[in-house]
Amino acid sequence: MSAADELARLTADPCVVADNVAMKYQVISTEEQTEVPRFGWKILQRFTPRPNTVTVHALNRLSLVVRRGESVGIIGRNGSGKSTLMKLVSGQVRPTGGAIHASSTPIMLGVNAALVPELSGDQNVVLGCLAMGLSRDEIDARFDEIVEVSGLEKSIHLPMKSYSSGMGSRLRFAIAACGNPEILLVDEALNTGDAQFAARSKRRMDELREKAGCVLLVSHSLDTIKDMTGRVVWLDKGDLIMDGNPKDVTKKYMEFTNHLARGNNISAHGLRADVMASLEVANVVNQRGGDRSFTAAG
Ligand SMILES: Nc1ncnc2c1ncn2[C@@H]1O[C@H](COP(=O)(O)OP(=O)(O)OP(=O)(O)O)[C@@H](O)[C@H]1O
Repeated sequence: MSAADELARLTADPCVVADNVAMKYQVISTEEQTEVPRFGWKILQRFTPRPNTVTVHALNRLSLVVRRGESVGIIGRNGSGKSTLMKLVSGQVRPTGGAIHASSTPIMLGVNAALVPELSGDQNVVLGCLAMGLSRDEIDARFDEIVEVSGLEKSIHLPMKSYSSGMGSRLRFAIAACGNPEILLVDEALNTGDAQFAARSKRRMDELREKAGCVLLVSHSLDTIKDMTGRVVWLDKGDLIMDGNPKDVTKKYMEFTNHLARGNNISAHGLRADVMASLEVANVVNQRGGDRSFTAAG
């Protein structure tokens, strides 16, 4: 058993485990397939994808263990699989390979809090909290704190449809974070806030971590990632490239994107291959199901 296997086995009570997980999407392309198999085409037809169906490999097989108390940032270029990983963890989509295990229901910021634009911020606080399973007494007890975290002040009494996108995101964050979720997933939403909100949301995320929860944060802002997380995962074209401390991972990622920006594709891909080759893969062994498990269908 490798050191990585042993580490994963010994990891006490992880919050989220991605066990050799993969995700492929089947999409319809308008591009026509010109090559029609002529010989034995009836047999080939059974094994050939339909002419205009394309398989997108959003995530190639990857394993990841997120422990209690960790705040993990996920970075990568557009289309690298970050949101797909979050959707898999939240259970919005099922993996096409492997399994995701979570110790409790992950709360995806901005998705679980289904708010109504016509209602005011304070009415939406009640609605969002009820949707997360809080009782009226719990909502009353936490109401002021939610408004404080949102930073909306008097605007909390205005209809949500009058909010800027940043104000809406702040309210959703405040609601999602108030339920003290054990697993909080944040996809980009924090970038829309101003500096004051960044400080407040960081404080709230730190509190969540201290309460033995974990946070997964997707962002294109490397400053947000460095400020808010203690570990960073770099994805590229569905591959897990690097997993380590924020300073090292963001540095390598920036070197990679700088090479690409200058058109040095060979250097960029050399760097990618070198970094990926030294990645220690967490092979997950003896994994219990957890409270919530999403395994590949079929
Ligand atoms: N519902 C879907 N159907 C088909 N393909 C999808 C779907 N969602 C994502 N993809 C594809 O999967 C790949 C990964 O997408 P994903 O949204 O996870 O990337 P991302 O890293 O979050 O990108 P971004 O930084 O642009 O938000 C992309 O090639 C994308 O086109």
